[in-house]
Amino acid sequence: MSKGTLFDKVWDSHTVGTLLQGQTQLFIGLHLIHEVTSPQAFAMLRDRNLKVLFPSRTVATVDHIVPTENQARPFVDTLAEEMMQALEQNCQENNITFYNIGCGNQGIVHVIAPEQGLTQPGMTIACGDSHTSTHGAFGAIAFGIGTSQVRDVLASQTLAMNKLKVRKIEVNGTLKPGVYAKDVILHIIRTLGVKGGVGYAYEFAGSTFEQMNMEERMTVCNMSIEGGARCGYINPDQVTYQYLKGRDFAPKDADWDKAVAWWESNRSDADAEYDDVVTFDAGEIPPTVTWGITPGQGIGVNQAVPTPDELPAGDRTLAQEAYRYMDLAPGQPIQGTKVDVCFIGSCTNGRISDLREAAKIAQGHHVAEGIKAFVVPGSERVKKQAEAEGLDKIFTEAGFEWREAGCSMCLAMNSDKLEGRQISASSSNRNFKGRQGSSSGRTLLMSPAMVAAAALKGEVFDVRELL
Ligand SMILES: CC(C)[C@H](C(=O)O)[C@@H](O)C(=O)O
Ligand code: SF4
Repeated sequence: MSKGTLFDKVWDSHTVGTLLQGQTQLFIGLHLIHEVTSPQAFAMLRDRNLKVLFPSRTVATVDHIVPTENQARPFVDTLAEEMMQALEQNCQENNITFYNIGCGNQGIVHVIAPEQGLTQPGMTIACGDSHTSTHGAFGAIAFGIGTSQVRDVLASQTLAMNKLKVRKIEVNGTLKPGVYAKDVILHIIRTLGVKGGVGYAYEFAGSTFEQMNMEERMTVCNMSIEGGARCGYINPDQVTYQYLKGRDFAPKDADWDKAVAWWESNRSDADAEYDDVVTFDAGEIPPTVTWGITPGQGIGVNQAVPTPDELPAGDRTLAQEAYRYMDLAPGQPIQGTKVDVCFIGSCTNGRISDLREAAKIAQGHHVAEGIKAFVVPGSERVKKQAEAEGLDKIFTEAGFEWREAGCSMCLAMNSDKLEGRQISASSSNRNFKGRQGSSSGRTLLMSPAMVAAAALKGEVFDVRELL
């Protein structure tokens, strides 16, 4: 086997040809769609009288617009109802599997595909959604694409793409108690910047990722895009195979051994060459919280909002904008910042292990007075599993609301929204201005355990003191 990275190998094995302008025509093994970015793509196909080429390679779910409380149809929100109907119709007309609300498998697209075993090592995966990078946790090359590319994949099962460089991000060692996968990726982005990964695929390597379970790996890969990388991945290993074994779409019987052998062959070789290598020490990563308006504006929970002179010159203008928007002063400790809303969920941290970690913190305590705290499972399966474990009871007894699966307040394309200047402690991935549904609302990103701690205390609080 030639020396190469997983990225190179998967890219090469999916290359169909080279297009006139030098781009690669890349075969896409699995195409995931949701209600927001697919309707126009189907419309473009209809306009050109084109058919979906391989309907069995596209799988649909509904996540962004679903109400997490009253899911009765028609939805109260007429726009949401229209999007829902468009997806239902497009899937029906084109013979595409659709995991609709109530089927048991609906949920956030980046949660449901892995849990059904659709996401597998060595694959190319595309979805009209930036956090498609999540699927890289399995050793797949997974890209977020725009609506016109969704059209391209529907019509041709291929994409025109320029090859990326590969940066190896090596993290070694054991995370300290109270430090989670979310802190690792927030720390990486804080260090390399939100544009640091532009033009790159991120390969996450080292003993820290090897020790992580698949859900933690998904949390890391999920936010590759927030670091500017188009995709992120972790080489598949026994942890990956154990996770996949027995899942609905995982290979069975004799096919299983063949698949594992092929997955193994896709791993980056020990002597693979990288365009860049960066290393971190896991023991130095603190529970991390964002204080600003990009996921890169993060600090340790015991640190203070940086002053302009502590920042590289190029970051100061954005910092000024962030101080004003967030109403946080440079030099102010982040711990103790009052919050109004605490949201546990999203494709970053809405999986069962996330809910378990948050429930450990919440158990036997109560949400602080005046705080709205709610938990939104990433999928119907996550919800069912959590209920089987009694996590819903732990949360509701502690004063959290327990909701139906969806994107919820990560993006607030549904009725879960911040109001006015409210500040949220959120386990999601973006803290952009207005992200959570109020044009002046503010978001502090952190791990689910830290969100639970913030809910109990009514302010940003170091979860390590509650362990
Ligand atoms: C709606 C969708 C296009 C968008 C994305 O691509 O990321 C959303 O999922 C988000 O998280 O902002
Ligand atoms: S949970 Fe948030 S980041 Fe993930 S797909 Fe939904 S809106 Fe996008």
